[in-house]
Amino acid sequence: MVLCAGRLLLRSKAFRTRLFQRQCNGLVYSSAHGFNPDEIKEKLVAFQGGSIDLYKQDSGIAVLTVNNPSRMNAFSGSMMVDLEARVAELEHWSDGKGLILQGAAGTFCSGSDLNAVRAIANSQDGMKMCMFMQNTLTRLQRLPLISVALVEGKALGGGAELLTACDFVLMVQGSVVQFVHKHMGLVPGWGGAARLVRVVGTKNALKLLGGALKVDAELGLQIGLADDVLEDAEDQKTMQQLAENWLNNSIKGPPAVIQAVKKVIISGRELPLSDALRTEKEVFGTVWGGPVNLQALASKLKHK
Ligand SMILES: CC[C@H](C(=O)O)C(=O)SCCNC(=O)CCNC(=O)[C@H](O)C(C)(C)COP(=O)(O)OP(=O)(O)OC[C@H]1O[C@@H](n2cnc3c(N)ncnc32)[C@H](O)[C@@H]1OP(=O)(O)O
Repeated sequence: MVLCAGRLLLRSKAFRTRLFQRQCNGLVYSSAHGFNPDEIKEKLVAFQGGSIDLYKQDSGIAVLTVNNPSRMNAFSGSMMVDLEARVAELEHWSDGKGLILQGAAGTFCSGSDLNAVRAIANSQDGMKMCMFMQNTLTRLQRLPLISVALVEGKALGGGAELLTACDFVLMVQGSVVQFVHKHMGLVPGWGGAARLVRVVGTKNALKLLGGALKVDAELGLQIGLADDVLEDAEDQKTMQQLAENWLNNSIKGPPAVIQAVKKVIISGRELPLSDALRTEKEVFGTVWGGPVNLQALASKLKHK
């Protein structure tokens, strides 16, 4: 009887919808896991410095900048809290299609601010910070926007983890990605290991973490960590424009369609096949017979 009720629950549409929402928009950790975000946020905001800047453009591409140049864009506690707020804002951006994640002043991000890290170097606070950042980076990865990390200069520690939460990675000539965790007596905690394995495979991930290898643009391309290499243009505006041009190949079209594309890809990656197929059907239902679809049907298209 209990088994039967369980099966019914699994099959119910409401359950599947909740599952999809939890897996695609929801949090990895909630009160069900004994996690109270407000508690760690209160500690994190005590470590001030830098900012996470969000600039939403009419083109439908937003630019998110990790901005703490005097510390090579290290993440202060307040920046961790800022990042969550910016991601929440992007979750509700109905006109959005793409996202560029970059660091200020020609370098990507040097990980956690070591001053903040030293102050919370106990296991309990470390785990709470880790849960908070995993939640935020999972939400970043699941945004219905196609995202690209523009890596200039150095991406170290948490900075290397950060770029794995983007759909694509563009490495600028001369840039280096390094999971330095081993040298700190650590492993990644912001979800960087779990995501890295899915991007470069188990063996490459073991080499990168076990050897704390310095990944330059060439090696990045070879192992699939980087999707393309950009020449260094020496000024941030031009680099950003190059990244926008690159991203434009994947985001031409109306936001509703591009967001639908990202949603079916997320569900395909994250859900078991049957759930992914059902989700694909649900998302398909949001675009089928919609204005863009009807316009295309009326226009006698030729896909030459
Ligand atoms: C391990 C995982 C963990 C997590 O997941 O939470 C982390 O991410 S811990 C942080 C891991 N990152 C580091 O250990 C980076 C350490 N820094 C460096 O290796 C270098 O500073 C480098 C390579 C980023 C830049 O070297 P460069 O010679 O070009 O510049 P400076 O060393 O003079 O750096 C300028 C200025 O920035 C400060 N800085 C750099 N990184 C951090 C950081 N992560 N936290 C705090 N401050 C940082 C550095 O101390 C200099 O400050 P100054 O006051 O001028 O001495």
